[in-house]
Amino acid sequence: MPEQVSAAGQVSGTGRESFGSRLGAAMAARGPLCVGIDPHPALLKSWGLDDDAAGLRSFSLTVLEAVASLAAAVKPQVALFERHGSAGMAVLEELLAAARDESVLTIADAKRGDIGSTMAAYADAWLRDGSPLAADSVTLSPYLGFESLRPALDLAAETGRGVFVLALTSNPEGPSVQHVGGAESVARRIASAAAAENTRYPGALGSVGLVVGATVGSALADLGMDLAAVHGPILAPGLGAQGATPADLRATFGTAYPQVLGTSSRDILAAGPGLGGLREAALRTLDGLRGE
Ligand SMILES: O=c1ccn([C@@H]2O[C@H](COP(=O)(O)O)[C@@H](O)[C@H]2O)c(=O)[nH]1
Repeated sequence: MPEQVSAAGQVSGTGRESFGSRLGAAMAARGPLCVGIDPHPALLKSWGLDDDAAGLRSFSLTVLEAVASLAAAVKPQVALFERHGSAGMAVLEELLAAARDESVLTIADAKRGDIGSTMAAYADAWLRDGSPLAADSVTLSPYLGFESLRPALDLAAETGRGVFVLALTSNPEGPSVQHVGGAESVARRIASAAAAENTRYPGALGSVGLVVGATVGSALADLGMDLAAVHGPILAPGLGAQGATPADLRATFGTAYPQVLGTSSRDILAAGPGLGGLREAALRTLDGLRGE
């Protein structure tokens, strides 16, 4: 492990603050909400926009404008930009740059994962300084083996960025893979590997997070998983459109709840295109996550 991070969250020798430290500060200041930017064709239509790059741009920049001051992070869903080809990816680049200007953290939901040599290229794309697609963090899929993610884990540490590794996903098909293995389930092994990785971040929150769905119910208890011990942020999708509530999140995560960043997309986005409606919907979710 080349890079070390001080207890104050500074990456050694770079003067940079680690992603975990930056996210922890944003969650403390704004609350534990991430707003997903998922420009589904049906949403573009309901906003009166065309399903093309111009519609995508208007949608994405409007969501950012509405929530930049109240969300700890925004999470563009990369697939919904990719489906517009190079013009869509150019909009994603513009959105990531605009979020940087607005000082809101970004999670590129790209779910990348490949053999190590190719993984280095994905790491370069999402986590390297100066890359047109550089985000503050990226979601990763560990199903080629956690260690195959090494290039991204190391580059994130070096550049003060972060990763969220899929552990227990919010979809009903997830358990058929993630619960396999009994007491040593796949999900539990991923969580243990993330915990080991976070020992290089001795501060409160490491930069290696997990994705654990708000919908997983009793799975954490059933699989004997202690997420508080991971010392990293937990990105929890599944609020709203997939049926989970902030109360479910609190019950599901228990003592790990302070690490949880709830993320909601369609439920909030359906309140657009007006800035007021989007803000109200985001604030309603945020109030629920804060227990207000
Ligand atoms: O386990 C997972 C991992 C990622 N996602 C992503 O989060 C959003 C959820 O959108 P909603 O509209 O709030 O349902 C979407 O981009 C998914 O790809 C997830 O849902 N579950």
